[in-house]
Amino acid sequence: ILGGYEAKPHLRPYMASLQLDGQHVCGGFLIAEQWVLSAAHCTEGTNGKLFQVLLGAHSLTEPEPHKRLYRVRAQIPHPGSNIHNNRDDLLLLQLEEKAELNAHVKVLPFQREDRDVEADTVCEAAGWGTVTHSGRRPDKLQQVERPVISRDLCNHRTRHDHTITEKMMCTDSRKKDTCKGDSGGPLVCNGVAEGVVTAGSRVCGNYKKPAIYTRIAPYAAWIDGVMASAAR
Ligand SMILES: NCc1cccc(Nc2n[nH]c3ncnc(Nc4cccc(O)c4)c23)c1
Repeated sequence: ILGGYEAKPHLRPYMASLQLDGQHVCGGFLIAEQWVLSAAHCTEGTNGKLFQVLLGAHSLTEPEPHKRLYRVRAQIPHPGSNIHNNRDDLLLLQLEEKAELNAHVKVLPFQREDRDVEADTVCEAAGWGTVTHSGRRPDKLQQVERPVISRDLCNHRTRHDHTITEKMMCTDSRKKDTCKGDSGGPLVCNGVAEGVVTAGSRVCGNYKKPAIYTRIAPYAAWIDGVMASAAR
């Protein structure tokens, strides 16, 4: 997160850190007791290794009472996701067991009504992604408020030039923005997850390249289907 600030500890008890060998790779969030939603692009370069999912954390390194690392039983990328574009950039992770829910570990509801969030709505992004252009990584969860911008503005020739589909949304990226390692985290508007951070052009903090999110509502049926079919 560029231009943001340290989140109040455990006020975002749905936040997940997707880790490999103890290293934060991507964000994610708890959508059900045994399920985390993230971004398919997060699996790039992991050559098939499964993530571990850290829940209940504020600091990535310090011991905290409700912090717990969960093993993953299955990682299910959206069938339409691919490395060449940002379309369908969603990843479902089934935890080895149900997460122990408490004040620090909670499910975040996601938007099921497929309607665009109005432009200028101020939403929040949070994550343990880089906090400087030089790539400094924070130990504690960061957050930033960002206004939604219209798809027409985001699709302008000088911005993302007509690559933003109706299954994506954008926020202004002037100075304050999501960045490397924030992918997979939720865009929360009025307490509901409306989008999932996708890297897009990977540019951070440049108003010419607004932040892009995969809208969740269009994928509600896919998400429900995967969770139902894996339930046992
Ligand atoms: N703001 C959109 C957004 C959301 C999520 C991730 C991203 N960026 C990135 N995702 N993956 C990346 N691998 C390498 N570099 C990256 N961006 C980067 C790194 C240092 C300085 C800088 O200005 C930009 C990214 C960008």
